[in-house]
Amino acid sequence: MIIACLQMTSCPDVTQNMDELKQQCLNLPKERPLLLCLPEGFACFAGAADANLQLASNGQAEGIIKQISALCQQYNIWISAGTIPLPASSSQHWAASLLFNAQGEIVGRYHKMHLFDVEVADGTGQYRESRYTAAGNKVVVVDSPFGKIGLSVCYDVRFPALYNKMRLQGAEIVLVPSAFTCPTGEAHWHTLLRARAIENQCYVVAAAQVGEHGHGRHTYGHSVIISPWGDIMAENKKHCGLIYHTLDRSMLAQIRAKMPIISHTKFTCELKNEF
Ligand SMILES: O=C(O)CNC(=O)[C@H](CS)NC(=O)CCC(=O)C(=O)O
Repeated sequence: MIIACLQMTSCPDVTQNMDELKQQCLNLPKERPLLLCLPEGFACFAGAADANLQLASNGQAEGIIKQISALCQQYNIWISAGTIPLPASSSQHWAASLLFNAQGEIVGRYHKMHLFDVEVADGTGQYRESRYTAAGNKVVVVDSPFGKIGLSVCYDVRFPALYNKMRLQGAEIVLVPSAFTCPTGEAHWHTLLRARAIENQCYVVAAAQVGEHGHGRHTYGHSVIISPWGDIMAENKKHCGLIYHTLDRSMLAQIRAKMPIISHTKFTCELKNEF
């Protein structure tokens, strides 16, 4: 069982990004089952403020889904499709993270819960993700040949209760497709991801955007695959392209058996009422 992460410098042009993805699929290793993880905004990034809303409402998102589904069948792989904007209302979209099986069927759908309304000293200044994005309200854990997979996106990684909840729902692998800013990435990226892996005894797989995307948008990169012990098993610091790791499920089982934190914890976590 092998997990691959594709690091990308996506631009606003969907065709160009999808061509890059198809090109990279030619480099995949031969082992199966294989899960390919794509970053947040892989199909369209750094466009106009409402570019994702347009994608969601003009039918282009369906075209992206069809192409991902075809790649799954062509290569006999599972794909975690970072985020694709899907319609929530006429004025907002979900940042939807879809999981496809090797038959190209959608077997998991998660909507990013925590939206990045944050001031960052990176030249962009203010991020207001909630302007066009609706916040999800459902924790999603999906069964797969790789183990139980919990879905999350980028800024979610700062909210440990979500991951505790996933663990309680059986998660063994947690996906965090991302497009971190450079200053917050330098300060927090590895620490946040390693903490989620250690405290939940899960693999953490974070496919990221990297570099300069145009329109003043820069991202931190550093896609990582982290073991349930918190070790970084594979990392792609600054380049576009693939990293891999072969899952060791017996190691995961041993860590959980030797340090049974789920039976030791005094806490359960609940969603806020208004959700
Ligand atoms: O807008 C898009 O097209 C794709 N989405 C993003 O880039 C999102 C929302 S602006 N970025 C983050 O969540 C960064 C989080 C972050 O950097 C942190 O938590 O420090």
